[in-house]
Amino acid sequence: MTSYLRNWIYGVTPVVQEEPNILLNISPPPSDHEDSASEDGEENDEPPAFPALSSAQRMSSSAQNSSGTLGLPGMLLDSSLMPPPPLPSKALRVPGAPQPTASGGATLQLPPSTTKPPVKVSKRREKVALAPGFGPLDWAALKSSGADLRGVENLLRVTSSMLKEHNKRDDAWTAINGRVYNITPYMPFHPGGEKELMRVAGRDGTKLFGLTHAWVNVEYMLDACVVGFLVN
Ligand code: HEM
Repeated sequence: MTSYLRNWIYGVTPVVQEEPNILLNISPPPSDHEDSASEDGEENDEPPAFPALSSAQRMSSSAQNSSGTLGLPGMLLDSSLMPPPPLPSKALRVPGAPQPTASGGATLQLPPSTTKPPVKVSKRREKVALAPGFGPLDWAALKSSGADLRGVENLLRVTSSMLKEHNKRDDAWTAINGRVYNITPYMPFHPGGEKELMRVAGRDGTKLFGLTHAWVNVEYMLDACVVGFLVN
């Protein structure tokens, strides 16, 4: 057809070139696969072989076939597989991580770091029930009432020995952060109770106060009770 067209267009007879002989490795499909339905009219649902029986893939695999079976893909034997990784040694186990037991399961043991019993708090911090009329609002009202809660005319320079003398329930002074307070009027208002407040009577109570409730604003709570300043 091509040479006829060339002849017709150019009017010359071309040099006849031999077409390259392409060998297609196509084997004829099996006769029973020729039609979608077999001759007796029954439907054939058998899928075609994949890869094709004559494919290069099959040829190459059959060449390296370890089992020696021609035409079938090579089977991997145990000897040709990569060996499994070694079991982790005991030294590598993380403390606290669930360890496999003899039965194969993991224990629910607590990690060693948390197996210590919690530190017992020996003393319970309890709020005392304040008598009626001695709540925080009552104390605020008393402070602003103008009543004398200091018991002194002028602010004093208080020495440690002076402070020691005021250690009775009806005459109690304490020093907190360098300020000296008359704590007697506050006794029935103290949410922690009179007994606890008496622990700092006649001495510097800065440390105990801070350890107990550093968040309490003592400068504001007892501003009407200031007696003076602690001196050495
Ligand atoms: C000297 C000045 C003090 C003032 C103005 C003061 C004031 C207060 C206040 C306002 C509270 C209530 C705190 C809250 O509800 O969060 C409180 C509670 C308490 N205070 Fe004091 N306090 C003083 C000293 C002390 C001292 C020396 C102790 C002895 C350890 C003490 C023991 C307690 C306790 C056990 C409570 C109750 C428990 C708590 O609230 O956590 N307080 N105090």
